Amino acid sequence: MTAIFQPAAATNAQTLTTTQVHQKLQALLQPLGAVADIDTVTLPDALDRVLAADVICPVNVPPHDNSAMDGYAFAGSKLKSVQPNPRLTLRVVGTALAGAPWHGHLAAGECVKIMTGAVMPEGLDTVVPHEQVTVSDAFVELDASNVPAGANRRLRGEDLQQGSVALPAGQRLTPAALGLLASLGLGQVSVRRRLCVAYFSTGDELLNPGDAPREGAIYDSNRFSLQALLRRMGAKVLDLGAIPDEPAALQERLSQAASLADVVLTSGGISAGEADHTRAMLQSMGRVEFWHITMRPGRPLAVGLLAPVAANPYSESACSASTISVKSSQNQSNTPSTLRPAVLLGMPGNPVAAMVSFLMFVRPALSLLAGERAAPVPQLQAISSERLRKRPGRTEYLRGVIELNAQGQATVRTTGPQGSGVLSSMVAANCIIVLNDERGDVLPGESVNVLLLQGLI
Ligand SMILES: Nc1nc2c(c(=O)[nH]1)N[C@H]1C(S)=C(S)[C@@H](COP(=O)(O)OP(=O)(O)OC[C@H]3O[C@@H](n4cnc5c(N)ncnc54)[C@H](O)[C@@H]3O)O[C@H]1N2
Ligand code: MOO
Repeated sequence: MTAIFQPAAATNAQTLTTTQVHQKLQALLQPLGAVADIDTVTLPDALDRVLAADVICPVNVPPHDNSAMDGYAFAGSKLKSVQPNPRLTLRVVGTALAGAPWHGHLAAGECVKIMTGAVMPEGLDTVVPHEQVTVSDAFVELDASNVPAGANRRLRGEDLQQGSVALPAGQRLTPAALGLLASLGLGQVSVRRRLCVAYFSTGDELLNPGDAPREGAIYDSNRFSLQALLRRMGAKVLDLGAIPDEPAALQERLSQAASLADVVLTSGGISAGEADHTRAMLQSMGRVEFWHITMRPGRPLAVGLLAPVAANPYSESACSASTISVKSSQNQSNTPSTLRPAVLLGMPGNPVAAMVSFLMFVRPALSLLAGERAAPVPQLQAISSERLRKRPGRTEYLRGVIELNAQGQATVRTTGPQGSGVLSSMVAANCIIVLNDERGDVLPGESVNVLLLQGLI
């Protein structure tokens, strides 16, 4: 296609390493700060949202010392000191159930039958599971040497202590985090509003699902893979379809996108070309840079800030409603929301290149703008089970499958053809093999870095 996005000849693009790209993105986005509007949502609606403020524990979890096993509760610490014989016989004088505590008093040599989760009766600190006792009438016999004092007791506040920070601002709310909030008795939570991302594909050759095939045309896959990646990140996605390779169409769609969203994500049209008029047009809309990155796939990337459009509402409604309303914001970010430019991230058209660019650069960028405190995706090491050809001087990302061999070592193999348009080998992958700039060929048995894709794609 004609590279409608490209400002001028390819030589105008800066060549950057992946590290430089991360630094430049950070420098560009940090001053914008995260989206500031705050929503209060119920827990079911809070999945994948980003906490707006620290959550302080209103109660202890668990709220009381309780049993971790079904069995018999006794005063293990006291009994041990008076009972040198490890064989103990205890009289059962009551039953404590989860939700129905036992409130009696015990004499020496007595115990209480107790169920998992039941409050530990006063003065008792140890539980012997019922599998470890012999029951006869109202007595149980056990070997106390198998049951250290304090065994099978869960302490009040051992998970969460009243007054402490349960979850910090910036935490992305995962299913486990939602469970933790629920364990504190919280029914709703303050989260930052979702990042609103407008997406469109570019290319004369693109067909929509259901369109009749025609010569030279292909179905637009990026629109679906990239939008799904955006949704995986908890973003509100505004689908602006696909545009043909015409600067006027690009200008019109970019303006529309910038007036609706925090971020404009595009695919295609950024590799090479000589369209100076496009450069002038883009410069009039804001500041856009074109980068050649020493990586494969994902070499070209366009990044910029599109001048703020007065009508930009930066609101949830922009991404969901058919009518767009301007929402006033409690602005806490570095830049007033009405003046915030929209961030433009132009992905390469090749489907795997677009996904890899997304994972490496768009993901952390969106994370920052969403106000998330996110650790970088960790890289593990695995033994390559095959020879990998690698040209020093660029970072290569290969689609791989990591698995454990018979010796329990992590090994990795590629998933097949690695062309940047081959989506089937992306689907088959459970990891990305990362071969850094300086690395040359990899021999079988050598260690390589891998990045697990679980939960990312
Ligand atoms: N002379 C040069 N040619 C190319 C260069 C270069 O530096 N010099 N870079 C190559 C690399 S690397 C990539 S990646 C691509 C990126 O090019 P563009 O971002 O301009 O993308 P297009 O040319 O529009 O498309 C590339 C390829 O991907 C297909 N495509 C585009 N959009 C979609 C979509 N939404 N769904 C599915 N497939 C899509 C398109 O048909 C092309 O086959 O440029 C190389 N060329
Ligand atoms: O680097 Mo392009 O990004 O593969 O095909």
